[in-house]
Amino acid sequence: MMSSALIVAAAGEGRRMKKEIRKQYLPLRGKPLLARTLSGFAGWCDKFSRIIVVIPPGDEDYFEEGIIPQIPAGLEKRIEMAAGGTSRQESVNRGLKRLNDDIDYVFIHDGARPFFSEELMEGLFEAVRRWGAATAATPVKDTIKQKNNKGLVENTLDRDKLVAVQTPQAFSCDLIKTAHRRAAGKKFPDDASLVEEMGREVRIVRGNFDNIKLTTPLDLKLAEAILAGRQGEDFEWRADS
Ligand SMILES: Nc1ccn([C@@H]2O[C@H](COP(=O)(O)OP(=O)(O)OP(=O)(O)O)[C@@H](O)[C@H]2O)c(=O)n1
Ligand SMILES: C[C@](O)(CO)[C@H](O)COP(=O)(O)O
Repeated sequence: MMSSALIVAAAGEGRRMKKEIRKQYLPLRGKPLLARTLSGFAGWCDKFSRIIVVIPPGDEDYFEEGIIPQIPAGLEKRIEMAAGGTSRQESVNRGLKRLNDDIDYVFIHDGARPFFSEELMEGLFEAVRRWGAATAATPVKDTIKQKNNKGLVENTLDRDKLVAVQTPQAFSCDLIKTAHRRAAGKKFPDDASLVEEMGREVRIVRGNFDNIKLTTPLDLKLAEAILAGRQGEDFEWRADS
């Protein structure tokens, strides 16, 4: 029987959101963003033997009082907190350090991405078992150009060869731990790039377009619209269910 762990990186400052409180705690239709993201895993908690949420050091009481009561019973009891670092990479690594050798696969997800789909999770489980490393990603809809430091276009990239990367990303535990160890001192934007740096293949699993990361104030409006579109679906989990 394979054993998997989930790490949710939620220790950022949310500077680009430009709000008084950290973006992972902002209310989205009455429920904090991070509670919404975690609630999305309610149907998957049997698949994970460990669930680690990495939060800013010092936010432990807030997490216990403001987030935990907002997520489904059952899932809530399984959550372990870890203190994050000064970069996403460091926060994830701190989560990984909590895992022992009994874990086969690790799923890593942004706390600021509440709308991942069930199909995406199914696809990632399948892909990580077969390939050992997998990332959610969508086709790119815009034309992407490279620029130089004079603000001039250098060239236009072939869109058929591009994808926009999301989380969750899933890895065999040994591989991602080694990748993080080797990456010490270097900066990478996501966990898959650390594995790519080792020359290892990462399988792409089709993500859902509305699996957005809430990064700027506009994303809050988009998130409201996505939630409005999902009303009536099982998505609106109630605190008493
Ligand atoms: N030191 C950090 C930085 C980021 N993250 C998490 O990584 C995810 C993706 O990062 P991003 O959207 O860049 O979040 P922030 O770093 O909080 O945003 P900003 O760069 O605007 O400050 C978020 O869920 C964030 O909480 C983390 O766990 N630890
Ligand atoms: C991990 C990620 O969400 C994949 O798209 C992204 O790379 C995080 O980047 P950010 O610089 O923290 O916004």
